Amino acid sequence: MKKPCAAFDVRLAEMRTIAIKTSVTWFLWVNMMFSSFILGRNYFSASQSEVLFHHPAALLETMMVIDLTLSAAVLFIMRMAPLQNAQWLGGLAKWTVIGLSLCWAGCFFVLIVSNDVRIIFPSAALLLFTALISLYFDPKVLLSFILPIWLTILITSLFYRDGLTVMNGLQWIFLAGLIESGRRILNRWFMLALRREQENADLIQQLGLLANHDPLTGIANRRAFEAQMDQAILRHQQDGNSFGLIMLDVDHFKLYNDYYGHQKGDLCLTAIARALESAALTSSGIVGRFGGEEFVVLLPDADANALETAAQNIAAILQAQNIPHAASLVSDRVTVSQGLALWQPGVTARELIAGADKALYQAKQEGRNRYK
Ligand SMILES: Nc1nc2c(ncn2[C@@H]2O[C@H](COP(=O)(O)OP(=O)(O)OP(=O)(O)O)[C@@H](O)[C@H]2O)c(=O)[nH]1
Repeated sequence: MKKPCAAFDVRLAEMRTIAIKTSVTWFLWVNMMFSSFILGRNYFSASQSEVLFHHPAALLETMMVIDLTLSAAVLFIMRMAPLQNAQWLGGLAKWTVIGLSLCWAGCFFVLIVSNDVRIIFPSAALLLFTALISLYFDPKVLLSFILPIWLTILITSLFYRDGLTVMNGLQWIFLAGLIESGRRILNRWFMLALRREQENADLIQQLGLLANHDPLTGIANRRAFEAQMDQAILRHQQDGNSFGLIMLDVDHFKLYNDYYGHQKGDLCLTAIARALESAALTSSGIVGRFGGEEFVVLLPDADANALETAAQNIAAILQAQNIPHAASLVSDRVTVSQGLALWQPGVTARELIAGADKALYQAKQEGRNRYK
């Protein structure tokens, strides 16, 4: 299946870690129940001597006690961990699965060499299916649990009993096939859910870009710029610093469009946006398109001097860009008129914009290609 984007692999690894931390809790409880059952069966068996030889019995009990203790200890650690989303918890869960698998492999080894074979298939099958339910989303971890048990049972049966019968062999191959086909089906649903989640996240990101950016120039649109300005006001109200706003209008842009065509007009607006971005860069300014051929620049922590310097900088960068404007009435190059306004505590966003707009109008009235 095709993956939607490169970030998908990162998300997949993340989700597997989250999933293993969640489902391993149930798996540990199941392990505790199973090992208690085997331990209990070993103790209370009516005819122990028939069932188990002495040494293997001790080995079996040791394995089950380790299984029980490990499960309980990891459950406790996972419950008590201060950061439930810590990366090491995922690692702990994976290593615990391997540890439990080795305990169970040891347990089945003992049961086979003791010739206590009746419970092997039902208990192993149940155990492997509980592993499938808990770990289907991570093939490596699932395999690290299944493989040691499955191989131990097969190989030990081959050497310690009368040999593996064809029926036994088929039984174990059938079980492996069932688990693998089940894993594939469950994993398909897991991947599908993850893909849908990734697509939704991409869609939300795209919507965010569309909602906040001007599609022509890529800079903030009016909505996003106003939101940034509100945030700047809140921030500066706390620190008491002033900040600046520059409102710019391209001089005789209608004539530019008429002379060069609308497409060239679009390129010109994009070039102006780039010029404003590079001018704002030094002062961590925010650039936005306010409408048509009107732009705005917000300069955090700027005083009157910094504001004037920024306006001069913008004019200088535009001059260096040297975009011809043969139809302009003020220059043979593209120029802008700029209105400057300084925010001080108590000034609202509306008042600040009105101030910059008024100054821009004045700059135009006085002949354009200047700042006021
Ligand atoms: N190419 C292009 N033109 C645009 C876009 N948005 C607005 N315009 C044009 O910008 C022009 C603005 O014209 P006016 O408001 O008369 O302003 P002006 O010609 O620059 O005159 P002054 O501002 O007084 O110097 C109009 O011709 C609009 O069509 C755009 O996205 N692309």
